[in-house]
Amino acid sequence: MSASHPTPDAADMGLDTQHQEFPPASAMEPLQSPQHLPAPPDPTRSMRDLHNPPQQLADMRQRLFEVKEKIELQIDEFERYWPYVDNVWVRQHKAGIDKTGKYITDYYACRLQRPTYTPKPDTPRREGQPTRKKQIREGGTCQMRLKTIRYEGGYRGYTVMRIGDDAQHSHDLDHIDKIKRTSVLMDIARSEVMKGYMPASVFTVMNEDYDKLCDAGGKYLNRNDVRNASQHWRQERKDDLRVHEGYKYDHGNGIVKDDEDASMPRDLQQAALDPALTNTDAPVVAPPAAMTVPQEYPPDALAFPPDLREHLDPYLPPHGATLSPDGLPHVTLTYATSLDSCLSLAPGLQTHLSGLESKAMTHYLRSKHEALIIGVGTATADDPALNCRLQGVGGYGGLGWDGQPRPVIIDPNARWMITPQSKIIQTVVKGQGRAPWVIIAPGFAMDPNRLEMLKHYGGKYLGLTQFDARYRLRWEAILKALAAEGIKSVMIEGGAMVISDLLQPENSRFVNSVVVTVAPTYLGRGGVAVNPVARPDHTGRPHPLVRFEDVKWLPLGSDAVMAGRIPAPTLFQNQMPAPQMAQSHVPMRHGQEFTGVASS
Ligand SMILES: NC(=O)C1=CN([C@@H]2O[C@H](COP(=O)(O)OP(=O)(O)OC[C@H]3O[C@@H](n4cnc5c(N)ncnc54)[C@H](O)[C@@H]3O)[C@@H](O)[C@H]2O)C=CC1
Ligand SMILES: Nc1nc(O)c(N)c(N[C@@H]2O[C@H](COP(=O)(O)O)[C@@H](O)[C@H]2O)n1
Repeated sequence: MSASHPTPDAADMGLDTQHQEFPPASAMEPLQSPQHLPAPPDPTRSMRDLHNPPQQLADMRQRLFEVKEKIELQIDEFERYWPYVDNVWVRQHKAGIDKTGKYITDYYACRLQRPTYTPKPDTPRREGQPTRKKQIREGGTCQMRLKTIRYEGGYRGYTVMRIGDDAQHSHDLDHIDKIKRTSVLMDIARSEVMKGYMPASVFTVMNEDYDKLCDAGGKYLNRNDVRNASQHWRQERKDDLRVHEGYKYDHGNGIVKDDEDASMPRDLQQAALDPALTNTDAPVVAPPAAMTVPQEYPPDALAFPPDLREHLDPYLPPHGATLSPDGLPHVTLTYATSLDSCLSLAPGLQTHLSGLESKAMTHYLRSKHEALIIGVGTATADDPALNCRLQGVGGYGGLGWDGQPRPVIIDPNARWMITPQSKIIQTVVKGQGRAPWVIIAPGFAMDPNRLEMLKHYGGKYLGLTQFDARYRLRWEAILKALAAEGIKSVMIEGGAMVISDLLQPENSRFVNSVVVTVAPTYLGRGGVAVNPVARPDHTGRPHPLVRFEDVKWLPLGSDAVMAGRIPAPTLFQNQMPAPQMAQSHVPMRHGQEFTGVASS
């Protein structure tokens, strides 16, 4: 914090009590740029889009249909999946770009929101001409709407969210698949016919792997769809169309696989093996399973085997965790320690204690929590990335930011000198982690440039004004502030002051479980130690501060990992006076009233 900057209060800093992650629709300028008009047919589509579909296609279609929760995707991921659900969603006229030019919002409604289409009485037909079979299109039955927000700032991404907390479709996805085909399917059909194949042959090859066709929304695809997709092109071309290689016309059965010519043509084998040839115009049938390319991960990705996960899962927040009845998130306290209870060799010095196996375990834990808390001492000493590097999470083989926790730094005086070069920001830029939230105590001078910089990368400051008797921010207030931001599970990693504070009886009730990695090393005196203040029992005799229960030990490489829970405080522990500690170095106003959380 530069002393030359004035000390703005929450309002000056643009902090508001009701945090808004995106600009409201009213702050948006209407936008009708070419990229917001309906996408033209894509001639690059081919059978490959069916046979080598985007990962977890069926799941993603369902997620983008229901939009139960906010979905965050990288821009290329959004553009890859959206054409597989554009049979559901119809773009509305409203689209907007905010004043910063970084947020572009589009609104969509379910196809069945449009009013029912009633055909006009048929125009008179010539004699002998068959009557046209116009269908009544059902409509006006579903009120489901969503918006997509494209962010082009310090990172690039899409957020898809439904409009209305409880909104849901009045029908299922299958119903829409029955009445409307996706643009991907129509584009594949069209471009295959344009390569000179008969619509019937295209239909047969598209049905070759029916499960994949269904995953892509093509359960109800029929020959007429293929004809309709290519009708315009066929009207202008009178060339003879042919069947696909390896297929033949079988009288009475249409186009069928030619068993005598069942082997895959050599050019196709080559194309299937060579990823560089993906999306060439070569006609392609499904590659044999053995040819599928194994999933690639970034070089720093970590693997943690399923049989080891099982031992830890009982201590971790369940999938879809909810807040406790007191409105608190699940809290897991976790750190790596030496045998003499040290987290690092000296203040301000990062020390690698965990071996590769227990490091992978820590990243598994990170993947299971929505937020990851550290104190500013750790942020300053370590310049950490604070992302999850487990194979399969977003940025590491998975989609969007799935499994990436939100880093949260407790920094009451706003002294963390975060810059665009900080590892945490570099990670955000690479799409491999989320931008940090920094918890501060309003009243401290805030560098407006740092505030703007953090916002640009998708982070923010949260202002808290609830202190304990030692002028520290109250853990209950910190956790409730995060809960108010939608966080339901929190992993607390350190450093020593934070861990020691949470092991004190007045705070340990907020901790649901503890996972400690013990490394086979002594760091010696001078190390930064976890050493919560001991409390005598009610008779004044020394007493262990905490003994974990429901304990499990897991050897991992040369480390041992202990998982356990903190027992509920006993009656006498509740009565024990909190130790009189030296006043915090933070000159905060004592007894300040809680005014809630402010964020920017
Ligand atoms: N081995 C491991 O697993 C880990 C090791 N570390 C190491 O720990 C060391 C840092 O530990 P410490 O110096 O103890 O720093 P710390 O990371 O615990 O941060 C302490 C600071 O955070 C702020 N803070 C935390 N809780 C607060 C509250 N409730 N209210 C107000 N302010 C609060 C205060 O400014 C305080 O001075 C580093 O060397 C780091 O490498 C850190 C995390 C894990
Ligand atoms: N589990 C564990 N083992 C160690 O040996 C450690 N030093 C730490 N430190 C924590 O991990 C953070 C670094 O995270 P990135 O690897 O940069 O993502 C560090 O800040 C501590 O919180 N943890």
